[in-house]
Amino acid sequence: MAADSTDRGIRQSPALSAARVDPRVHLNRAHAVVYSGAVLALLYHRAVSLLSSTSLLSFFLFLTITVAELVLAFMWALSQVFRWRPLSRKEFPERLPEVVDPKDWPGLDVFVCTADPHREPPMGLVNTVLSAMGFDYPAEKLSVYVSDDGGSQLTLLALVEAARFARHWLPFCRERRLVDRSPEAYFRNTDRDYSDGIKAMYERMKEKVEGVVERGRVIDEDLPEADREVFGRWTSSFTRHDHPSVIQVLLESRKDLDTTGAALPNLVYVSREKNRAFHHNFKAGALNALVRVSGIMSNGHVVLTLDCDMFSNDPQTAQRALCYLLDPAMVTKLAYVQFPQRFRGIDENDIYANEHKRFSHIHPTGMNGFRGPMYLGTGCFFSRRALHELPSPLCSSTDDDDGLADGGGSSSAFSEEAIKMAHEVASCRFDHATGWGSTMGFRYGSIVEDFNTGYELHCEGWESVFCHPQRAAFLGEMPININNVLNQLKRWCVGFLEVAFSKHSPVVYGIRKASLPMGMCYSMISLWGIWCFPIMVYSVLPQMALAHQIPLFPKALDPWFWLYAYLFSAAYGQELVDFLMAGGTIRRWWNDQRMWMLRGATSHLFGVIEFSLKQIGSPAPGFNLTSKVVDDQQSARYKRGVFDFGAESPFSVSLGTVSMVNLSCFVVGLARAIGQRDVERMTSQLLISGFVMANYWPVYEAMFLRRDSGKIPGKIITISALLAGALHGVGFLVLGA
Ligand SMILES: O=c1ccn([C@@H]2O[C@H](COP(=O)(O)OP(=O)(O)O[C@H]3O[C@H](CO)[C@@H](O)[C@H](O)[C@H]3O)[C@@H](O)[C@H]2O)c(=O)[nH]1
Ligand SMILES: [Mn+2]
Repeated sequence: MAADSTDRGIRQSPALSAARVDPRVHLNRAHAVVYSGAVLALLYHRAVSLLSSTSLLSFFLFLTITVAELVLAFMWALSQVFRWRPLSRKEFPERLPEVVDPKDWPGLDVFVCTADPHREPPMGLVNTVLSAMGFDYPAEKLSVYVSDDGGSQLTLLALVEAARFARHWLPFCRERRLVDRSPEAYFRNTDRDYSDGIKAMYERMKEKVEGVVERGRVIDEDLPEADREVFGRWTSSFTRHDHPSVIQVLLESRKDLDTTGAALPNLVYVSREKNRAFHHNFKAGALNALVRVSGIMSNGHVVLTLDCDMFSNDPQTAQRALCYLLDPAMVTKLAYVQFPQRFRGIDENDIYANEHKRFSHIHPTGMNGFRGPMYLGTGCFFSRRALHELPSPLCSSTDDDDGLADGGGSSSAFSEEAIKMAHEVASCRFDHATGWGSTMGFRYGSIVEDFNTGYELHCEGWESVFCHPQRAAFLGEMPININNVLNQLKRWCVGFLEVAFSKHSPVVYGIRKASLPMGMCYSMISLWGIWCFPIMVYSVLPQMALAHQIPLFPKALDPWFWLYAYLFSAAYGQELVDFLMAGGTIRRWWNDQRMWMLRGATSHLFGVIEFSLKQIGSPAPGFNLTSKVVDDQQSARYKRGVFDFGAESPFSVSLGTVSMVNLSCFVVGLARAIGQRDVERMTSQLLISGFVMANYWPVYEAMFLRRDSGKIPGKIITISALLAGALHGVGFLVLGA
């Protein structure tokens, strides 16, 4: 393969990307300075009140609220990193073929993870796989590997069908130059009538796969003779937690041709070995098995990770990523190019803040081309090198292992020996007690393997780029009922805290190893859970004090009152500007703020509790899969912008309790203040309580005004009322005196 190595690699021609400084940078910095001054003034004011407090009770009340404000100030300071040096880049994928000959492009191995055919419908996986096979990329350099952590023959059957359909689908896309290469998306978006041809073929496949999934097992009649053998490996002792590795090559580029005689990409099914004696490390374990298996087979120098529901929405995406991965100025240190997680069918108001919660992890405005984004678990192109070694200058392009250009798949790639070896490296023993998960591959030790892996790579000196094109590169499914949304967030909170309190804590190790700004970003996210403290304090304490007419804030129109007013409105205002600049709407911004407050009382609070319990040895749920099954009633509600509480969940109890405390305190507090003819003294707390209630409006609606099945169940309302009553009892004992 070393043959023509002299003319491979990069010619010094047009730049593949260009940098740009955000014109708002000076404004941001000026704002940060003024705001810091205000924060310091606030802390001074709090310190004075603390020192001059007249009773133990008021001392403790002021102390609690001051600590809450310290946490807010700390998180605010960390978040300034993003705004201090807002550099962005733009890439030019159209120039790529001019700069690097497509025959010199690196091999691209796409990893698609799935784990349960009942929570992750196989047809979703099929669409993701077909969309990735449909990349505008030389077929012999493209391989798709599916990791099936559910070890399910239903998933394999779906892929057997997908492989057959791909022979028709890929030429169909190519000839018509389609942009939608997920068949589901294409047929949804087109008005053309293909009812007798390709569409009928797709519908037949879909019907068959869904039928088999419903039946729950594969029978011989489902399969042509040639495909039956591999299904024989599902013996009676085969369970999802205990089974040997199963690897099946479904398409091999060198042999399999589409209906027009052109080569197809490789398609490989992998279900790594499972054995109860070994921890399988969830998705990180699955990805590492794929790194090893693909390393033996096609060994593409670029690896794309995808979740089963994240289909490609633009066939040019790989080229876009190559604009960075092949840039001579970046290549030595660039570990990955991350695309944002965007969602199919997201409502324009995004009531659950599904989209923004991911953006804000990486950048408030989701700026294109900014350096140093976190790894988000999906839609991310890695340089394979980063998964094996430390960053180092590459040898010159005369070296065949230069990490850039690779044919992807030599003639022995799919030989019998190779496949035998692949089975071995997919075993638990191969993974156990080795460098995998600690110095190599995707990192173990946290259920947010993505965050943890990106972080460790950054600590090793690797860099990353965020790529956020106008047209979404990938689209996925998102949870559309509040319980699933909050469960997912809770999992993240727990995982982040696992990193925060690991021996590589960002607060110490990260700031030392990566850079100060990078360490600050990772600290902020890893401590995400502690938001629950200030949010809970602000959602309950001023209100309880209000009911008993104890002022905790300066009275209305006092000069200090204006300081609070400024801090509050500037914080919300800056978020609003970020939203509008990123193309959002006021409505979306409000929904995002609202979710932030609701999360404080739910996912963050429960995440912190769960993490703490785990520290003292109580069993924790681990990686709870987010369901991708679409419920029609739920999506109808979602489209109308109505919250779906439905399930009897502890999250709703928490929300119910806080909402009742606010309502009752507001009513009692207002009545008393009017009675005492001194509303001014309590104005701040009335405003806070009113603001919290405005945020909780969907909760009140779901408790008292709705009749549909998405309302909060009566049982939850009763429990909440009892808890709110108990809180008032405590409040009466402590504050009533
Ligand atoms: O033991 C497991 C558990 C999960 N998965 C796969 O991991 C992916 C993500 O799972 P999902 O339930 O969809 O999680 P989300 O909450 O949507 O995931 C976000 O957060 C995760 C970390 O918590 C990241 O891994 C994901 O990429 C990111 O989209 C799916 O493809 C699963 O099939 C496995 O392969 N093995
Ligand atoms: Mn997901």
